[in-house]
Amino acid sequence: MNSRPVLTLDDVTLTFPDGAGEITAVDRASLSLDAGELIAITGPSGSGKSSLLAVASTLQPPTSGSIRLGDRELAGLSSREAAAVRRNDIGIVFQQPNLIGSLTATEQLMMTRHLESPWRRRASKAATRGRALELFERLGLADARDRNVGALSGGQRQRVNIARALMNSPALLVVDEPTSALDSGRSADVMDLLLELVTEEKVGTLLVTHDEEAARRADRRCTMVDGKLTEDRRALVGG
Ligand SMILES: Nc1ncnc2c1ncn2[C@@H]1O[C@H](COP(=O)(O)OP(=O)(O)OP(=O)(O)O)[C@@H](O)[C@H]1O
Repeated sequence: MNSRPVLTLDDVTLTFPDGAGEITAVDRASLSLDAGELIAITGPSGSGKSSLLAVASTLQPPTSGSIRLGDRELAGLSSREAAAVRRNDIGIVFQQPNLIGSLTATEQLMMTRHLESPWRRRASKAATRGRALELFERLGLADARDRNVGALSGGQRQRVNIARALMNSPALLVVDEPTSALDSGRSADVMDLLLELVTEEKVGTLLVTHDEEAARRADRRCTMVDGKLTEDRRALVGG
């Protein structure tokens, strides 16, 4: 049975001005990500991986090409519309958790609800709290949930960040080098939890990583070089 793609990139290009010329950060990339599928993207520094995630998650409009989330075209959205899509349907995890240190971990997650306009709120306060507790439990953060985020370790903060990205049960999760700021032991723990959780939650995930072990565990692997995205042949043959 074929599942419908959650994300489809068609011939996506992103250029940045560079002096008199321009830099092509993403060069005609195409990709189809199924619901619940995990695609790992590797490639050298400066090859365009973060730019690809920025475009796929509506943070950066593409210069040309099409990006569909389910059936919805994202390429021409206004910044306000794009922000609404991110709030409702896309989870984002970057290398450095961008959390508010003076909030407790629970308050940080409850904020995902306050960011919604009152008439758009889909979940009750109790349901939001229940979802936060469920994710904390799953991520081994139950004891940390009432502590201020600023007092947590780097690994705990990144787990809060992952929980926040999953709060709204997004269709798409984009994850950029989630463990590169952590030491190797913590890094392996956080990556394990992330991979288990995205499988359980059946969220389509694009994961940029240098972690070979994590990339091996993905359903499919792609490589980016000079802005060009290619799928790993072994994955195609084995698939
Ligand atoms: N906002 C920007 N303005 C101008 N150039 C940019 C911008 N963002 C990225 N670039 C350029 O686009 C190219 C791709 O960068 P990008 O950060 O996407 O690569 P990357 O593969 O994620 O690198 P790394 O692994 O080091 O994070 C680089 O040449 C970079 O300098």
